[in-house]
Amino acid sequence: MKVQIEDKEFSCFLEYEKIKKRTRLLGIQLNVDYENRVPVFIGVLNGSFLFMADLMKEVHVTAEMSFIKVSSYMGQDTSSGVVKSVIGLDIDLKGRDVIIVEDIVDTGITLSFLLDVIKKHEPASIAICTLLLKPQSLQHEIEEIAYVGFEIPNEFVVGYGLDYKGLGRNLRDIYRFVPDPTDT
Ligand SMILES: O=P(O)(O)OC[C@H]1O[C@H](OP(=O)(O)OP(=O)(O)O)[C@H](O)[C@@H]1O
Ligand SMILES: Nc1nc2[nH]cnc2c(=O)[nH]1
Repeated sequence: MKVQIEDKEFSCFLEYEKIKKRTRLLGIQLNVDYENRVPVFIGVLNGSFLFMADLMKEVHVTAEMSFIKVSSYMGQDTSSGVVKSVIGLDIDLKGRDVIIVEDIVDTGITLSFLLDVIKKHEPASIAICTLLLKPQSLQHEIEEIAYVGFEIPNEFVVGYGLDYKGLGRNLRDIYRFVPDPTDT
């Protein structure tokens, strides 16, 4: 199946049923690993909202949940020009077992920034649970990536929380961009 979003066409890549099955397995793994602990799950908005909701239904250990947002804007006083900040980190994480929930890890830039921020709060442990990982695109070694739904090729994907130009987050399945072979 294909979908058109603005100027681009996407073809179906991961059906929701497959995502659900994999999410169930991730939940089982988390239930074993965090038995007798009370972890804090932190979903990274916007993209993680659907995955976080489905994942939490599979997690049966006592847990806290929260959401944060990493915002990027153009600063005038940095060499790269891009400044990131974290919004909504309002739980005391000192001594806690933190699990960051992401929809996708691509270059790893967002996560490595976020890890630096969260480590300053001195949690007991930090693990990352991401639905999608693009191993060929990673620019940072991130040893905290412990739970991965699917490793995917270096292609732009949309749906199930992920957007293209702000659209497509509400698609039930995940789609990938199919470049037009006639485009140069
Ligand atoms: O590994 P990276 O290359 O840093 O990319 C991954 C980040 O990109 C997406 O967020 P985005 O900044 O697009 O915001 P959104 O979640 O609101 O769509 C995604 O949710 C990750 O947080
Ligand atoms: N929608 C979307 N956002 C991303 N952020 C980093 N990689 C991606 C991707 O493939 N799709």
